[in-house]
Amino acid sequence: MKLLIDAQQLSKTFVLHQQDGLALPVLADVSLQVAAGECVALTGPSGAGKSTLLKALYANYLVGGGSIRIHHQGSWVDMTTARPHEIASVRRHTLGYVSQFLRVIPRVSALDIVAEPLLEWGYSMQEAQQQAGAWLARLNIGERLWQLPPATFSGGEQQRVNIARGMIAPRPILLLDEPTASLDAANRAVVVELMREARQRGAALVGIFHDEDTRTAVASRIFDVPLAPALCA
Ligand SMILES: Nc1ncnc2c1ncn2[C@@H]1O[C@H](COP(=O)(O)OP(=O)(O)OP(=O)(O)O)[C@@H](O)[C@H]1O
Repeated sequence: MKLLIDAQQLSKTFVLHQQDGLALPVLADVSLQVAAGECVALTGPSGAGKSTLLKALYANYLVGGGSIRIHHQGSWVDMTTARPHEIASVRRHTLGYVSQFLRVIPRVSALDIVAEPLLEWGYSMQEAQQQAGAWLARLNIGERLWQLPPATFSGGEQQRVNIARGMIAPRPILLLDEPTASLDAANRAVVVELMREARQRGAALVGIFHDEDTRTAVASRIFDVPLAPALCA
């Protein structure tokens, strides 16, 4: 199987400056490899560091030690040492991130928010909007909402717009932080199907799925995030 993520010996300690510099070790010596077509579900008790690991893989958090190699356009990029423009390129073309919450941009319509990643890939406006419409329709966002900015959408509607935006460009790797958290059963089923389709096209998925049915339906492997030693009772 073709390896797409190779993270080795990651460590991350938060330093709480407002608490006299208290050090909170969260990740200690965590290694994770993920191949094309896999879906790895991160598990572990609340506070174990699942979101922290996901954000570290996306280079949103700096790590204290270790390496995060991402297979990007035929070579490996270490996200822990990559320059900002390399990180931006990896994110645009290779590494997608579906967060729990949509970052709403004032006055930008749902259709344009979803179409944007395809415009960045060089698609024409017409093609990008056509595909964006298809994604919104698949995720049961009624056409009457497409031209509206999602600021006033319900939590579940915003999450579905976010999923469409995060998945519309078929990037080789997808990181998903509770993508089905605010969804009803019917929409959860659609998102499970979309994640399965991503695996079938050879994408590597890493996600946090608190809902056990979703995890069972989509994950090919469980990765239990180990508690950092200082947090062990
Ligand atoms: N930005 C931050 N600054 C300081 N501490 C943080 C920060 N982010 C996370 N932490 C701490 O790191 C630990 C791990 O948090 P994280 O959100 O990764 O856990 P989790 O396993 O995803 O938990 P949950 O299942 O409850 O979402 C927690 O103790 C949290 O308080």
